[in-house]
Amino acid sequence: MPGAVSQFLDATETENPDAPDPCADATPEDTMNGGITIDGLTKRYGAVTAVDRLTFDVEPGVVTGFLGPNGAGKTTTLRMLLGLVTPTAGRALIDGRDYAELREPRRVVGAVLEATGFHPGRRGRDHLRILAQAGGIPGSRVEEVLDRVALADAAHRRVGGYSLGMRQRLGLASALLGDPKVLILDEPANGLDPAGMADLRDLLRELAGEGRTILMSSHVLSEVSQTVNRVVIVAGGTVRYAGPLSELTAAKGETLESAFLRLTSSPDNDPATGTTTAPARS
Ligand SMILES: Nc1ncnc2c1ncn2[C@@H]1O[C@H](COP(=O)(O)OP(=O)(O)OP(=O)(O)O)[C@@H](O)[C@H]1O
Repeated sequence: MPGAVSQFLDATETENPDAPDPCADATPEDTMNGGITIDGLTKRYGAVTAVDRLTFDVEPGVVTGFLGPNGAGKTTTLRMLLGLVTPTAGRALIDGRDYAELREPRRVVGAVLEATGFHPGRRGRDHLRILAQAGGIPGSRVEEVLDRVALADAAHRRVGGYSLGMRQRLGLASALLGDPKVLILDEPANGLDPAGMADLRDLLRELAGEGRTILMSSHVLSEVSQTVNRVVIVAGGTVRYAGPLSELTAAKGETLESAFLRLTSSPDNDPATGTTTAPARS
């Protein structure tokens, strides 16, 4: 699913009535490590099990790709991590806490989930200014993040006239406003042209190099293989592989794409059959 901002969540998107007050005063979380822990995470919608006992960790300082076929449960997992969907069972923790327990969520987590959250008549810069103001973030951050995502030249234009790639950049800029330790990105490469992909790759590596935790879902495997250090592959709501990309591809001398197809389509690797060899926790 392509993305915009969830760091500044629209209350209508959440099914969790206990989501934190985004305007609440908070204490800086200087000591946080920013790792993500997914532990036995399960979500059922009636007869549909969207996410089935997922368990994996995401480390700070590297870019982790979150991969899976359509309907694999990626978005549902990311939404549970962000407190937008309540798990049926298990936990999705950021720095050891539920999202709702984070004292300063906007400065801890930046996220890009959906491409529909922008007011089309609003200029890109104004969109960021409003978010910064609502979040108690200094206005000077607006120009910093515009520069960082290479959107400064288009910041005076109305968002309704933006291309998908430009909206992706604006979503990323919005997520970066609070200078968060953790970035959760749903399909950030969707709609980007080759230059945009290269920019995104450089930016994500740079952000990871600053010690941030980056979890990004993507269907663009060629791009993922050039960007991420680790991968978590899910299918049918279960983890098929979680670990370093290099180990996945080296094991059988295959590309990420062929490993992905093998892990997500072969019944021999279906955890439901009990024959998976993939480590559940990275
Ligand atoms: N609100 C909901 N109500 C019922 N079923 C849902 C709901 N949200 C997700 N699902 C189902 O859960 C499963 C996982 O969906 P999810 O959107 O998490 O997958 P995904 O991996 O993000 O897929 P895609 O790559 O297509 O975006 C799908 O079968 C989907 O239909």
